Amino acid sequence: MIESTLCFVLEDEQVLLIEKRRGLGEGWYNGPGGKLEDGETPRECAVREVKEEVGLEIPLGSAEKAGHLTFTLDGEDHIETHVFRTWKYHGTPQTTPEAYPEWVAFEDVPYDRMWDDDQYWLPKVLEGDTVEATFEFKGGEPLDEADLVAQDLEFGIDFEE
Ligand SMILES: CNc1ncnc2c1ncn2[C@@H]1O[C@H](COP(=O)(O)OP(=O)(O)OP(=O)(O)O)[C@@H](O)[C@H]1O
Repeated sequence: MIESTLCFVLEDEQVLLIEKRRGLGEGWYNGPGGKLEDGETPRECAVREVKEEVGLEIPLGSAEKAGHLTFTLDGEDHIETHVFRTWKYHGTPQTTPEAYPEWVAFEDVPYDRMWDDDQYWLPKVLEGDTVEATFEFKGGEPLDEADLVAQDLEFGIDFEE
């Protein structure tokens, strides 16, 4: 299964989203994130991806685990995503070849321009809750053209770290 991360930087009821410029989910909004590299922990990956995609430095210890999502495609485990959030960063968001960054008020998050599953868990993560969830997609690769057909979510998870 592919292991990946998402990292939401929060400030004053706003979240830093990216409009993804290439790869999986191109054209959609999401948090910065991507696939784990060899030998990397999920937290290290989240911090690296924020730096690569929007140019912000996140102190490693400040990224708190807020979610664990499993995405299946046609009945097979496909991607697992570790979700982090942080209120600490250094720098100013930069456009990169991967992403256009944008600060968005919590109430203006554009769920109609995001992955279908985001509307079910991201509002709770923005509120400070934690989530463990599985989302079932059907329709073959690529995943961003498949349909979300079922979901199972549990909130208030204690991620022991
Ligand atoms: C199915 N429902 C989903 N809902 C919300 N987020 C999802 C997602 N499925 C994947 N994601 C995230 O999307 C990013 C893919 O990006 P990423 O790994 O960078 O893909 P990309 O093909 O661009 O690869 P490289 O940049 O070459 O690694 C990565 O953060 C991953 O967690």
